[in-house]
Formats: sequence, structure tokens, C-alpha cells
Amino acid sequence: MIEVRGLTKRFGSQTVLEGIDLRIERGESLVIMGRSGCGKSVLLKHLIGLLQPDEGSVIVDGQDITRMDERRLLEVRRKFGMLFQSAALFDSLSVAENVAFAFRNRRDLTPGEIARRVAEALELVDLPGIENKRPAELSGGMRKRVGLARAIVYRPEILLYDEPTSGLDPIVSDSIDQLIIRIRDHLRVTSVVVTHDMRSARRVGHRAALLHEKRIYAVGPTEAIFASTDPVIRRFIDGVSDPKHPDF
Ligand SMILES: Nc1ncnc2c1ncn2[C@@H]1O[C@H](COP(=O)(O)OP(=O)(O)OP(=O)(O)O)[C@@H](O)[C@H]1O
Repeated sequence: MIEVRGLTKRFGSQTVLEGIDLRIERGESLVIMGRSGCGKSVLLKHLIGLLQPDEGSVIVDGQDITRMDERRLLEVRRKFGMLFQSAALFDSLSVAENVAFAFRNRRDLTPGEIARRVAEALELVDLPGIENKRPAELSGGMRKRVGLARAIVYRPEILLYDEPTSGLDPIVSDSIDQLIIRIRDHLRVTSVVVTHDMRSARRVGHRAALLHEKRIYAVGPTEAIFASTDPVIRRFIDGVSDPKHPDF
């Protein structure tokens, strides 16, 4: 579904990603893990064409999106839904207006059809009937669910999650993970989940990739990565710093 080939990204003199190769199969969920600031969000933004690589390419469903013009890129982006780290809801809009945001320019859908699709998306994230609430009235976990409803309302083929469980307690995190799994299986979407929540990674990922020092250090079935004895992978998974190199 997505293929990244030899992707290198620099910001000024800082190289953030170097020679990244990654394949994401249709219908699978891939977890991308790595230290804070290692470039996970930057990689995610390349998958949807929000950033352009300095070298290499990104192929989505057979189409090279690198250096694609904005009009064709918009077409490709319709395949994607994205759940941002902060859920990114508009506080001045109701839940229904937030969830329906992607439909604001669609003349082919009646208000009744939009309301039905919004209700269906809210149902799928276990928040039926909260259309008229405001984001400020919701807990952090509920806001994430509304963000997820907004991401799935137009039935994307690929869902990108940027830290879906950050800032949530373990119980709410588990419920978000269960939703990610349910949506993946129910809507048959390809999922890419950026996280440094190890429990969440283990629950939702068919495969896991560890980004380290600008490269994909390891990628494989999640259980194999978690069972690895490689010292870099172990330190990351067990959350143990290296006394000789506290920053690594
Ligand atoms: N638009 C930008 N302009 C300049 N530098 C940027 C830009 N976006 C990201 N960076 C830099 O790229 C590096 C990687 O950032 P990124 O947000 O991808 O990290 P991350 O792995 O997602 O971190 P975290 O886990 O803390 O969210 C950082 O050093 C950041 O400052």
C-alpha cells in the first residue's frame, strides 16, 4: 500500500532521516517507534505528502507522490485519515461539525446523509449521540475518539496515528488501542501508528519498526522485535538509558 524508497530529509544543516526504506502492506498495521525527536512525525508527514523528501520517493497505492502537483496530491490524500497527537479539534465547533469537517466542500452529500455518516462514525468509536457537545466538555480520551471519528468518517483506506495514546491513563489507552484494532479489522484499513507507548505498540502492531539515528534500525513482526536481544532495541523497549551515552 505504501512504499518508502531511500528517503532522506534535511532541515537546513540537520539531517533528520537518511536512506529510509519501508514497505507497508495493504491491511496491516505497522508501528513506528523511536526516541523523542528522532523523526517519527517527519516520516509520517512524508507518507501523506505534507513534506517532500530531499532524496528518495514515497509510493502510495502504486502512485509516486513525490513531487506530485497539489491537485493530484489532494486526490491521493483522500485515501488517508489522520489522528493527530492533540486530536486537533476546533473548540468553537460542535462534535458533529468537527467530525463532518472533511465534508464541508462536498456538494454531492445531503445534510441528512452527512448526519448519518457522522452518527455512524461516532457509533464506531463508542460515542453515540454526542453530536451537540463541544470539545471543551470532553475528556482527553473522548477527544481522541472524536478525532478518530473525524478520521474515519469518509472511509479512508489508510489511517495514520501520531501518538494516539499520549497523555492518557493505561485504561483509556487500552480502549483506544482496542478501537484502532476494531477499525483496522472492521474497515480493513492499513494503519501506521507512531508511538513510544510500548504496551500500545505490542497490542496494535502486526509489525514494528524502530527508527534510530536517522535510519530504520530494525523492522519485523512485533513479537520478534519485542523478543530481540539487540542492545539498542532492548534499551528502547525496556526504557533503560546507556550510562556511557545517556542520550542514546
Ligand atoms: N518543519 C520543520 N522545520 C525544521 N525542523 C523540523 C521540522 N519538523 C521537524 N523538525 C525537526 O526534525 C526532528 C524530528 O522531529 P519529529 O517531530 O519528527 O520527532 P518525533 O520523533 O516525532 O518526536 P516526538 O516523539 O517527540 O514527537 C526534530 O529535531 C525537529 O526539530
